[in-house]
Amino acid sequence: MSEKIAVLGAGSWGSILANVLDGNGHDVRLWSYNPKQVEELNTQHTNSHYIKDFTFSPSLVAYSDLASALVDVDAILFVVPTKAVRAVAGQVSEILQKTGLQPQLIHASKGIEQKTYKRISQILAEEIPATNRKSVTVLSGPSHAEDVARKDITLITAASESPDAAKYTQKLFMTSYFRVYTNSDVIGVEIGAALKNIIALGAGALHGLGYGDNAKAALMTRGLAEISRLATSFGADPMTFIGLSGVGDVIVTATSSNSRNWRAGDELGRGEALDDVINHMGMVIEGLATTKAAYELSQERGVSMPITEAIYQVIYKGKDIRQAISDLMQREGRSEF
Ligand SMILES: NC(=O)C1=CN([C@@H]2O[C@H](COP(=O)(O)OP(=O)(O)OC[C@H]3O[C@@H](n4cnc5c(N)ncnc54)[C@H](O)[C@@H]3O)[C@@H](O)[C@H]2O)C=CC1
Ligand SMILES: O=C(CO)COP(=O)(O)O
Repeated sequence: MSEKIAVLGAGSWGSILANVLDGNGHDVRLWSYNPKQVEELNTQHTNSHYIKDFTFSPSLVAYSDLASALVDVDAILFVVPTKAVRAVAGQVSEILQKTGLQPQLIHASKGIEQKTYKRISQILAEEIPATNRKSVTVLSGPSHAEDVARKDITLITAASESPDAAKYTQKLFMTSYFRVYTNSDVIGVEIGAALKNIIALGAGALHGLGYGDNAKAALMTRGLAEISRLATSFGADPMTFIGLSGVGDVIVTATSSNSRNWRAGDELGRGEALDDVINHMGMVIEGLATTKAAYELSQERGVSMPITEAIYQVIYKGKDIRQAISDLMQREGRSEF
């Protein structure tokens, strides 16, 4: 199987997923809105700001013109930050309406839209009419770009309401070091993917403050419990949270210094100012915006999410982190389940 695939977003994840697809023999067009990055990718075959010490195959071609990247595509993979998904999908939609193409849509972004609280697959389905696409599939799981770049073993899930679309995505990506499962719980997979970044921020903060393993295990476990509570209120399958996009992604992001969310939390825990943390990261820290969306959503739906609320208070209301932890610990005793 050799497909024509446009990968939109050439950050660390988009460029490394494009590299997996290129290695599998597909015709891959990597689009970036940054012409300097496109030039670097096409002349030096590197993407130095996002992936250090990595050289791409010359067969991977980068584009700054979106319409050229979409010529005759069979599939489009969206990997831009959440805040850019709607605008990029709108541009894609205009081009697809002119060309009459009907590609499969896949995304690998992890977040929830501000104010609308929409999941990424909902945004894509809203912006791109059903006549200009096939199904929408989400690719998600514990997968740092840095590990995939060095072909470390990675397991991930492809979730779609269409079993055929999930299988199609599985086939596109499967290779010796990158194993893809299929899944039908789009809601659970997307909410798990987005909200684990809040827990990663918290775990980094605990580390920065000097807390130990018990505290981190507690945060991950109770964090997953509240993610599951919110997601099941939308109809997600509780089993999803013992899967790759649940506990799997919580483990990888809440324990690894590869995670930008973990690193941001660690720096906040060490007392750095939020603006400084954002400025020197130079890459997307999805958990910051997701904390706000998830907190507001939990209030709107009456779902108890005390950890998310505590992190929201720290990030958006300037609450002292130690005070937030102390308040969490002093909540009234209750039953675990
Ligand atoms: N880095 C990783 O290991 C993983 C990242 N993800 C998710 O993938 C998504 C993208 O993350 P990364 O590649 O890591 O981000 P990044 O910060 O490394 O790169 C973001 C890319 O998006 C582009 N971009 C930013 N604003 C844009 C806009 N308005 N229009 C078009 N392009 C724009 C940037 O130029 C850059 O190329 C996020 O939702 C993230 O949570 C998911 C799994 C793993
Ligand atoms: O989602 C990820 C790994 O599964 C990447 O997490 P960060 O965005 O925190 O780096």
